[in-house]
Amino acid sequence: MSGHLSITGLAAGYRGKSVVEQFTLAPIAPGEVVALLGPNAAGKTTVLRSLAGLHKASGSVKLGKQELMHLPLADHAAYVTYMPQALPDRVGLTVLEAVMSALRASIPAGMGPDDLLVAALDVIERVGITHLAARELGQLSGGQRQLASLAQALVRRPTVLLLDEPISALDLHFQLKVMKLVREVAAQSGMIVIMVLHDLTIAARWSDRIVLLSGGKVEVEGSPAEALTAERLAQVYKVCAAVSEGEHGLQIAIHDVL
Ligand SMILES: Nc1ncnc2c1ncn2[C@@H]1O[C@H](COP(=O)(O)OP(=O)(O)OP(=O)(O)O)[C@@H](O)[C@H]1O
Repeated sequence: MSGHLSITGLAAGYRGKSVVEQFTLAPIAPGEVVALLGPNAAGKTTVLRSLAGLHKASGSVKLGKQELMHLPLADHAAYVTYMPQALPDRVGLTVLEAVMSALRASIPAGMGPDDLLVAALDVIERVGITHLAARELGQLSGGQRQLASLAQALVRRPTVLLLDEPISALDLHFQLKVMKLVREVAAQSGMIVIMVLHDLTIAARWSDRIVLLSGGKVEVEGSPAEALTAERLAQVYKVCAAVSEGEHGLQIAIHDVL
């Protein structure tokens, strides 16, 4: 299935307490990369989990003409993959086994056992962890496990990929490598990506659209230059920042807290 992702009036909370209200975005086109930003506790993870069908929410989430809300979880998971903030459990599976088991959960039609192995090895290579394929997840560092987790998400080739802080444990090299890879996969396959990030400069450089969430509500959505102004950063993050256009996108320097 393809088509735009349309999110309208999404609302969610915990034990009757509202956390996310009236979350509505302009339709997201195939291949578009959206960064969801905002302070701690703004509701970013709640939005992603709601979009993934893992948290009870109201509103409408349509992929093309297909309404995803209230689909049985298995059907929902055929379209949407969620990579959680928490790293994969320290289980005894090797990286290759973990990636293959993620793929087995949603085997595309016509794929045989050899194809599964080729697809898993291909993603592992693209993520840059071929040297870790035979290592057990439990023996990996935090950053290595985060890369394995990303490979598990990418191998499923979802229509919509939701990434919750996918680079939080990575060094500078892998932060950029992952952002480039995600953009490349989105452009090549038409996959829609929504990812929660905290690094504003990386978000500005590698996403098409910024959505800034504050107190559970969309403060602004737009291009990085439209959304990330010094005034808005002061208002939402309570920081004093200087924002300028640079050769590689927006340059954002945080000078102080307010
Ligand atoms: N399981 C839960 N039970 C009750 N309240 C919760 C639960 N999970 C999150 N919350 C509350 O919902 C609000 C939003 O949390 P959420 O995790 O969505 O924020 P976030 O923007 O992803 O934050 P962060 O950047 O710190 O990860 C917070 O006030 C949090 O305390």
